[in-house]
Amino acid sequence: MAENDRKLNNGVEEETIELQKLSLSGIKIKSVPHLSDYIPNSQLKTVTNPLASSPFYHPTDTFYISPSSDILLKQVLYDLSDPTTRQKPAYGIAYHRSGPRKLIYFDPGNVRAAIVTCGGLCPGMNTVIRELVVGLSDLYGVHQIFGIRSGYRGFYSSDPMPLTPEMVHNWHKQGGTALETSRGGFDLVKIVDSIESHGFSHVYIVGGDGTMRGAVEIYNEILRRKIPVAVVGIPKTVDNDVGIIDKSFGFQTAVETAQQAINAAHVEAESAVNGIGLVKLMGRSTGHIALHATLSNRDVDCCLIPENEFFLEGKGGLFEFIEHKLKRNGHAVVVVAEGAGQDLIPKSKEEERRDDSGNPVLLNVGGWLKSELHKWWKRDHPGELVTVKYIDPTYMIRAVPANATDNLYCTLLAHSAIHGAMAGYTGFVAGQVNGNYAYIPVKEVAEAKNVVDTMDHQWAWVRSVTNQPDFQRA
Ligand SMILES: Nc1ncnc2c1ncn2[C@@H]1O[C@H](COP(=O)(O)OP(=O)(O)O)[C@@H](O)[C@H]1O
Ligand SMILES: O=P(O)(O)OC[C@H]1O[C@](O)(COP(=O)(O)O)[C@@H](O)[C@@H]1O
Ligand SMILES: [Mg+2]
Repeated sequence: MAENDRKLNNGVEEETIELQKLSLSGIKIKSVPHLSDYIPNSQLKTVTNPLASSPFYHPTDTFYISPSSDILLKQVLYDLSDPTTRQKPAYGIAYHRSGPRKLIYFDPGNVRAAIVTCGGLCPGMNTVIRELVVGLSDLYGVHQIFGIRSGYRGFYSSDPMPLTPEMVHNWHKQGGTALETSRGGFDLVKIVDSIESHGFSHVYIVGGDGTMRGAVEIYNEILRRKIPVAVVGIPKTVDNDVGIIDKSFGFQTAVETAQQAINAAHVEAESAVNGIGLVKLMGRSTGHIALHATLSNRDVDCCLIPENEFFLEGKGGLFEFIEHKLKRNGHAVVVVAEGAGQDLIPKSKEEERRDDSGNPVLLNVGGWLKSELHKWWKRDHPGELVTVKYIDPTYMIRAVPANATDNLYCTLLAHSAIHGAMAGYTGFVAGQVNGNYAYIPVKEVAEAKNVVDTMDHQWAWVRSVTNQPDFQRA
């Protein structure tokens, strides 16, 4: 009996060691830049993390995060010898785990921190600002904190706004960004000149994919000038189109807020003869909001996203499907992401507009679809009633305060960002990876796009919930 136990124990131990060997051999750790990479040691002073003497924390050795602690991007165990394994390149990638380090590379009394928000709104931007200010002040005793007004242009077009914990106390309860935001206005030299002349040592940049591309340039220029400034990105995107991270803050709030529009569309559709409820949701080039709102609602009959082209007429098209739904249920609810169907909408050259950041200004797929649905029904079912109620809650889903979950998420992101900057990391993004918090090189985040994988089970799930066609022409 004892012999068997030992064998069993030994067996488990051996297996564990094998697994460790397996995973370690294939793991690629993506390091983030550090000030010590380009500033001579003689000019960098390390000090003990002030959390060590904070009356609110009781740091033990395990409280601090070791610089060699990493987070796997994908936690999936697979058997390499199984030919059916769909091995993706992302498996085996790891990022530094975020959190307080024992030694920090800034004397908190000398830190001057700048915070800027760029791009479109997203629920939680004010929470991030609030938590950066309160976190810098309460955790590290940093008191020189400034807000940059109106996005990147604010670095050179207005004076920094001093921020205090008292001032930002209630900001997490408000939607939008109290610092204001804008598109365009990215002037690298002017921005970095301003960072240098104001003596900022931390620059916290809250924004989406465009903003992160700007942050890469700022980091590169700071590196070229060899100035000791930590450049930190906090990804913001209501569309959830930024890659690597699990999801963007504010995304869940947006999905939740979208339910009101879908529910209203459903009620309107149900209460009419041949009622069609049509809701347009944000998503310039990705359909995450539409997809998640559909999956969580269950009254949606069809979800149209930019990643899955659709067509209107003929076998397997949208009209055929809607007709079938109207015949069966008497009503239908359609959710369309704003970036869907752009190639189907007739447009003139002048309509191919771009915003100040260079993003394409989209045509109104909701308005177009409403009119096409009407025309089709009148043509194919003359004399029969139809009602199309179109709801466009676009700005309502992003101009709201973050919900409780997103507020907490924003707090953890802001604290991660602060710990990373204090530890001397730079050119990084604080983000959630696989449920943990990690530091990711900003260059990678700026390049990675998160699109809906229509070959994955999630899109199959949408199709099984709605029974909508795959819109592949026979
Ligand atoms: N490739 C780029 N290089 C430098 N700055 C950029 C780049 N793309 C966008 N920006 C700047 O980033 C800011 C926000 O970009 P935008 O695309 O509007 O929003 P988001 O960051 O939310 O995607 C703008 O000030 C814009 O000028
Ligand atoms: O009307 P605006 O403010 O330019 O923004 C519209 C766009 O902003 C978004 O909400 C998100 O854009 P960002 O890339 O700025 O996060 C898109 O869904 C939408 O197309
Ligand atoms: Mg963007």
